[in-house]
Amino acid sequence: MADSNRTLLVLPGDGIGPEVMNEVRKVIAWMGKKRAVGFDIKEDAVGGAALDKHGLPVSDDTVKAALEADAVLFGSVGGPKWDTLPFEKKPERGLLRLRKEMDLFANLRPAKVFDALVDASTLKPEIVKGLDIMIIRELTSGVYFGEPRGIKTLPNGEREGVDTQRYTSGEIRRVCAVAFELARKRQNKVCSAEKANVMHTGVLWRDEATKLHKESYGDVQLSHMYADALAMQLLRWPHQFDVIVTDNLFGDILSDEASMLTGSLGMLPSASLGAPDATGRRKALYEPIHGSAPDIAGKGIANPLAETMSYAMMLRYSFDLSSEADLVERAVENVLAAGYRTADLLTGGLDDKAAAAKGLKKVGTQEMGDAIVKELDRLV
Ligand SMILES: NC(=O)c1ccc[n+]([C@@H]2O[C@H](COP(=O)([O-])OP(=O)(O)OC[C@H]3O[C@@H](n4cnc5c(N)ncnc54)[C@H](O)[C@@H]3O)[C@@H](O)[C@H]2O)c1
Ligand SMILES: CC(C)[C@H](C(=O)O)[C@@H](O)C(=O)O
Ligand SMILES: [Mg+2]
Repeated sequence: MADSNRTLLVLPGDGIGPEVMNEVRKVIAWMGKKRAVGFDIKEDAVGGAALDKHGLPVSDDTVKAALEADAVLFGSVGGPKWDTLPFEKKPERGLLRLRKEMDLFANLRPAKVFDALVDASTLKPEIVKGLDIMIIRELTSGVYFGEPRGIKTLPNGEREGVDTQRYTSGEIRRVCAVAFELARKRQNKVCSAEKANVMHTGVLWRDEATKLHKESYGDVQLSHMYADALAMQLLRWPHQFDVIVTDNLFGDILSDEASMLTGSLGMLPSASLGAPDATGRRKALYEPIHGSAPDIAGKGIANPLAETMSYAMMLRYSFDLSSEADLVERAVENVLAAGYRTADLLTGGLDDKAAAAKGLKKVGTQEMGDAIVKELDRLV
């Protein structure tokens, strides 16, 4: 059932993006039919698909539609076909432009280990069991956007590449505030990660996080860690963390690392949020943290669960539909508990026979999507 009060822009993108999005469409349809949670849906091309269509990684019209929509559901962009294009034309620029123009400064990347997947992680079960952490990545500044940047040829004929890491105090404070607020609803603990030992932006980050903490969030436990040490601690004893807040580049890397605690990169959803306006509405884009996975694209084997759980985050954060979000997450949990596994969740190169002997069912993208819908039916 469509509900013109809720507008959604769907941008499937490239590679496995459209494949995993197709499975979420089934869940969207189910929600419309069974829970009257409908959307006015617009769909558009982004990334390589948009380049092929009109020569730009995202068009002005698409950006406008994203700014107007209540939420954007995004797949993934990029692929070898477009890798050699000039920098500003690369598919990834489409996503970066959306993040910047929508001012989506807070990127929430939860890494949760489902009981059924404890053995799917490459880490020992006792290290990952019950893990539930939230990485908050600053998303609209830092080295991704700092000026100057580019590649030039020096007088001696050598080429020089430049990227600039820059942060203002306001940019640091607003993302740290999101981390403190979220921590209050969780285990009340924030670890802020930077490299204050070697970077000016790290010194500023640590100062501002500390000041903001003193001013307004004294009830929340705050610790600081160098990002390299945090990368190590995340593998050594991840349970020490609750909320981690960090900059754009460190957050990108640490969240891919954290995904392997959960069993697969195909398990991590994300919410990219702007500041609330006067009516409390935030601009928002939801996407899995993984990319277009050219190595498996078109094979029908991608894991659709990160995209599915990104949709659940959208229900929770953009539409205040917590019980529907819980329902989707429970369906994911139950389907995994029932033994359904896409190939990425079968570690150690289990073949079909070995997986079956363990009670696991190796499934493709569509079968996983169908299993989710079937489980939703069973749950209500
Ligand atoms: N948000 C995005 O759109 C996004 C994010 C990351 C990378 N990218 C782009 O994607 C392209 C490929 O990058 P990459 O290979 O470094 O990263 P990737 O995330 O696409 O893939 C890394 C590895 O993880 C596997 N993988 C990722 N998602 C999976 C899923 N849902 N199910 C099963 N396996 C999955 C892939 O098969 C691959 O082996 C590049 O063009 C890159 O810029 C886009
Ligand atoms: C595709 C790319 C721009 C993106 C990033 O680096 O932010 C991706 O790696 C991510 O994690 O969303
Ligand atoms: Mg990334």
